[in-house]
Amino acid sequence: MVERVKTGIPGLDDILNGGIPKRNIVLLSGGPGTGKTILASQFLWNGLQLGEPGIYVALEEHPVQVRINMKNFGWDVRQYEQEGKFAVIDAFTGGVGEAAKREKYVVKDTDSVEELIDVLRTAIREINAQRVVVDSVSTLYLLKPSIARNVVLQLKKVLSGMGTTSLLVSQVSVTERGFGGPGVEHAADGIVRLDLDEIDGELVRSIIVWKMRGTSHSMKRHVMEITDKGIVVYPDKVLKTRRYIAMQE
Ligand SMILES: Nc1ncnc2c1ncn2[C@@H]1O[C@H](COP(=O)(O)OP(=O)(O)OP(=O)(O)O)[C@@H](O)[C@H]1O
Repeated sequence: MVERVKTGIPGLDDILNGGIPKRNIVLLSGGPGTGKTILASQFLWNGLQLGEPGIYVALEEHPVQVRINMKNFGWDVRQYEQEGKFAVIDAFTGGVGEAAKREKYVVKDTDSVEELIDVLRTAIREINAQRVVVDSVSTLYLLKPSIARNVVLQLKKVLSGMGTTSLLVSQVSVTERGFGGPGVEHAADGIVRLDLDEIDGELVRSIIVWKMRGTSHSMKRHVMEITDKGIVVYPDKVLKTRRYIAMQE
């Protein structure tokens, strides 16, 4: 039997036939504003509610802002941080600034994947992390696409090797059909894509599980919403998007 990690996100575990197979490295890809950060944060928060410690690797945003963003959805991680069950790794500030000095886990050279992996390894060990989010993995190779696959494979070795189940946030442009580049897409164990489509003058959110090693899953594009309490996926609502047809016209 496959051991699974429950995302706890309403509807998502249903379309994953029970959850993400343990130790999978999942690419969470999508265009701007599609809900990647919110979904990833919710995954970590729900883990904490199940007693599974988690780590948020902040590459795009100040750690202070990461905590505020989570709190806006009612996910106050402060207590868990004090108890050593949750950590934010600051891979954003380079340790510069007053607030950064208070951070426990800091990557000083934000261009160094080696240092990031070292800090990550220490943090996983110290808090016994079961879930990890890297937001975003694209930041690590934005200027050097040729190293993308290698970066993801290095992360995979550590994350999966140490027993964590992880979401790697991958940024793609609005019109891009892919998920973050061929090297990355094949290296990942799973790909979940979030989309926003304008249909009849309205933006509609959807989610599709493109691949998930170790399990069968829904092959449909499901409607998704963001509410004040986070993301809700509707297993019974399928979006028949015309996006790709429109792109070819
Ligand atoms: N309380 C809320 N209720 C409904 N929708 C919200 C709420 N808060 C944020 N949103 C929506 O979520 C979007 C931001 O989601 P998120 O930050 O997860 O996107 P992202 O995919 O990480 O984007 P980017 O790659 O640009 O950082 C906003 O643009 C807004 O549409």
